[in-house]
Amino acid sequence: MDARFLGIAELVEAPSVAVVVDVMRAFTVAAWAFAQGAEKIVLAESLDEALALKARRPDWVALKDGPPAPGFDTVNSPGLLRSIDLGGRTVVQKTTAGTVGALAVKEASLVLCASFVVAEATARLLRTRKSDSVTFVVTGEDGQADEDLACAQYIARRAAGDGADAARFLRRAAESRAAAELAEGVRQGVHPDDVALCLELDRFPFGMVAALEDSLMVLRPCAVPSLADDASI
Ligand SMILES: O=C(O)[C@H](CS(=O)(=O)O)OP(=O)(O)O
Ligand SMILES: [Mg+2]
Repeated sequence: MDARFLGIAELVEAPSVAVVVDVMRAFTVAAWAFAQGAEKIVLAESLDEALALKARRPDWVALKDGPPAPGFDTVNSPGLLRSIDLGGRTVVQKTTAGTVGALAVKEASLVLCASFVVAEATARLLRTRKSDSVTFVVTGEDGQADEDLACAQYIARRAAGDGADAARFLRRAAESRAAAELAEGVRQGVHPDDVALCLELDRFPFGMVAALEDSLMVLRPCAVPSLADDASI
């Protein structure tokens, strides 16, 4: 498998297969939203679009990164989200990096959104699809965020069927600038457990696929194929 690792600004053409990685915290939060029962997540282009969608559908749950804000129901924190019942709800998510990365590859034929909590499920979806070429979008810090790059490299290794020492990749994420900023309170809308929750390898058994639905980019959980269907195992 040919794996490319690009920042959002480096995406010059729509890849065929894209894995958009945001460990801290958008796609850890998204996985927790599905674990809490959310039906789907609409990835909003802007804060204004998120608020407009919420105004049209007051039953939707609007979520943004940073501090709480009027009109939004919650923030981009797995530690806070895990105590909210989202059964059957639609979440609208707008963040600085993760949602922007997914929207940047909306023309790709397959878009997976990923973090460590869904790493193996994501790798297994790539293996089953037998993708020759995969573009990993490293969403944080102009493609330099080491928590995202480490996760992308780990998934790439697993997708290629190679063994990988997960501890080494998780350590890089734990030592990243994002982890330090979350721990030190530099970032806002944070629960004390957020960093630990973002470093839980394979916490969930599903992958997450984003696709255009009526001009909105919609993220849904995706069951992974059974072991019997995965020839590399
Ligand atoms: O919520 C996050 O951790 C970041 C935004 S910030 O760096 O905290 O302002 O957003 P994400 O898109 O999840 O990286
Ligand atoms: Mg991030």
